[in-house]
Amino acid sequence: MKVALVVDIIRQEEKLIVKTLNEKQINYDIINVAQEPLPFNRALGRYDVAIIRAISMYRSLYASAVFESVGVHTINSMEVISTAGDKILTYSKLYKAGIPIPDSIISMSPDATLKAYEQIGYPLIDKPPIGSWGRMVSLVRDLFEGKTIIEHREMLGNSALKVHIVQEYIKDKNRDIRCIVMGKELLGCYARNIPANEWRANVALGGNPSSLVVDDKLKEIALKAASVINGEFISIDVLEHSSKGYVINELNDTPEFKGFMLATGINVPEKLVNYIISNFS
Ligand SMILES: Nc1ncnc2c1ncn2[C@@H]1O[C@H](COP(=O)(O)OP(=O)(O)OP(=O)(O)O)[C@@H](O)[C@H]1O
Repeated sequence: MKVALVVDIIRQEEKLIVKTLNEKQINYDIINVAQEPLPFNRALGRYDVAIIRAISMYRSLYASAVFESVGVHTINSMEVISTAGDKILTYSKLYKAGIPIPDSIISMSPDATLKAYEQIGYPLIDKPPIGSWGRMVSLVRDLFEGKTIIEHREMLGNSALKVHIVQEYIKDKNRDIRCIVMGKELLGCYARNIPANEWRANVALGGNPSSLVVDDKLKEIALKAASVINGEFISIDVLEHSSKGYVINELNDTPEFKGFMLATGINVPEKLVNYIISNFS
């Protein structure tokens, strides 16, 4: 079996994947798409599996597209990346499947956004459909703050960033939950507690990881959310709502798992490599 590990930068996570591939004596190449071009060429079909780990969503999406063109199995597939990489496309599939999401209104102009603010009511969350690490996810407390956010977003070059997901602010538990699903298995979940000087729980913003007892409802919603988008290796961001219970905030097709490993003790790269060995060798 031959594996391609597709990256654009090597983080702690990718180092751990490489270490596990070495330990399990898997034949692999690291393909850095920030350095190397990717040809549409049958020779690329020498790989059985491509693990897609580029940080940039577009690099991941287009790399999986090229690998899939020659029959390589990609984790995740371009279909999964194109859905999970966009929060509106993700919400569309979740909502259709009856999976709870935060009350959300999509607006595509400044005027429509002001109407959406009024309909949701303050305080509210405004976020663009693409992006990660909490960037541009905004807590809007009143109309003046809202107008500022709208103005700033109108100045950005990318059209997707001018689209607003206006949604209810869910702050009941002061934490969010992150779960990881591999294939049909829920690997586990942990809580990210919101630090004192923040309202977001991202570990990159200081959110600190802690362990969590996974109940049946959480297990069910996490597995269902991953399967609705056909995710193979997916992290699921869950918020706790006072009346609706668990709601899915977003799905991520290139899971970061440093915080997850710290909180749960579960060896994610080992699970990933074992999954690949048992399904594709
Ligand atoms: N509707 C909401 N109510 C309360 N908190 C929210 C809401 N939406 C987002 N947040 C907070 O902001 C953080 C970042 O939001 P979100 O996950 O939507 O953005 P992201 O940029 O995709 O982040 P990530 O790096 O986690 O993928 C969440 O982890 C959560 O703590």
